[in-house]
Amino acid sequence: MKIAVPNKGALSEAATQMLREAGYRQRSDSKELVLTDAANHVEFYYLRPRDIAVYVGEGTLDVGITGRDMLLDSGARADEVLSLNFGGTRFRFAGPVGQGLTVPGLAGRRVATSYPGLVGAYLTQQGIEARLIKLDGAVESAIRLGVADAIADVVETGRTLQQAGMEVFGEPIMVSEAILIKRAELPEPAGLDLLVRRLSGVLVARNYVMMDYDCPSALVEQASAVTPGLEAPTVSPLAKDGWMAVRAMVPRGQAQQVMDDLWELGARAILVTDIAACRL
Ligand SMILES: Nc1ncnc2c1ncn2[C@@H]1O[C@H](COP(=O)(O)OP(=O)(O)OP(=O)(O)O)[C@@H](O)[C@H]1O
Ligand SMILES: O=P(O)(O)OC[C@H]1O[C@H](OP(=O)(O)OP(=O)(O)O)[C@H](O)[C@@H]1O
Ligand SMILES: [Mg+2]
Repeated sequence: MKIAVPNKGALSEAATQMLREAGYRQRSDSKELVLTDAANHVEFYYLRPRDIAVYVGEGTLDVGITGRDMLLDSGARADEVLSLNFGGTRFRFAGPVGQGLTVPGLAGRRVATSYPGLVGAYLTQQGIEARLIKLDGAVESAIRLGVADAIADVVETGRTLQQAGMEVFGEPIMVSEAILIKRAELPEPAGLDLLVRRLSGVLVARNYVMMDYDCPSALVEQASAVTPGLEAPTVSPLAKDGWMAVRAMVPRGQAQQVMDDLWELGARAILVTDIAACRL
């Protein structure tokens, strides 16, 4: 299987890191453009995220990691297989602070963007005719430099907009994150199942912790409601009369609250451990 990975930019490091955690070899030199992982029967191609949808859409590469916004912008014949829970952004309109621009107000005006496919489709869908000015980057400067009246761009923290004296307006055009894509319409590439299982395993290991605790037998039912796990908690007898040992996966972000709730209920010896890897 041939897998496309962003070679630089916002998604590159996190994508490489995720593949490493999923047990794949990754390049050690950022100048390497192709890397073969013979043990896993895959080849990695390091490409610009914008181009990845094109390669996958044309069927020259089997799957790839890119941004959802870039997939949509490219119009490539590729489908989203799995969202990867990093590279989260919003795609927004923005204009100079205090001008009170609105989306309907863009009719007949100039909108600068590096994503003309995405923005054009959105404006058409909204029934608004505006002139798109295609720029490669640093779009935030377009208004000050007089080539546009508004911009549409990726916003993560909003710091770039703030620095440029701009504010967002209108609803988000889209919510994006890094995704795994495959070619549309063609048969599924061999090995995709395995890749998806491995990446899903990384997502679960990142997002969940394992929680163990001791619980009076009479309270196991109530405690199980606090820690239902994915299917059901594992409950086994403790070598102490009237007590059980309970084990369940818990969303990482809820772990502290769940521990407090269990303690209140009467559970003791509550332990949290990381999950290094898993197949569910
Ligand atoms: N802070 C961020 N800034 C820009 N894009 C981000 C950010 N975080 C995640 N992304 C996502 O990364 C993708 C854009 O990647 P990248 O910035 O590498 O592309 P590019 O702008 O074409 O390349 P470059 O900036 O190197 O010219 C989009 O899918 C975008 O949503
Ligand atoms: O909301 P923020 O956290 O400030 O991030 C968003 C900014 O980052 C991206 O630019 P990038 O660094 O990719 O440069 P580019 O404009 O040249 O693509 C994007 O185009 C915005 O300018
Ligand atoms: Mg960029």
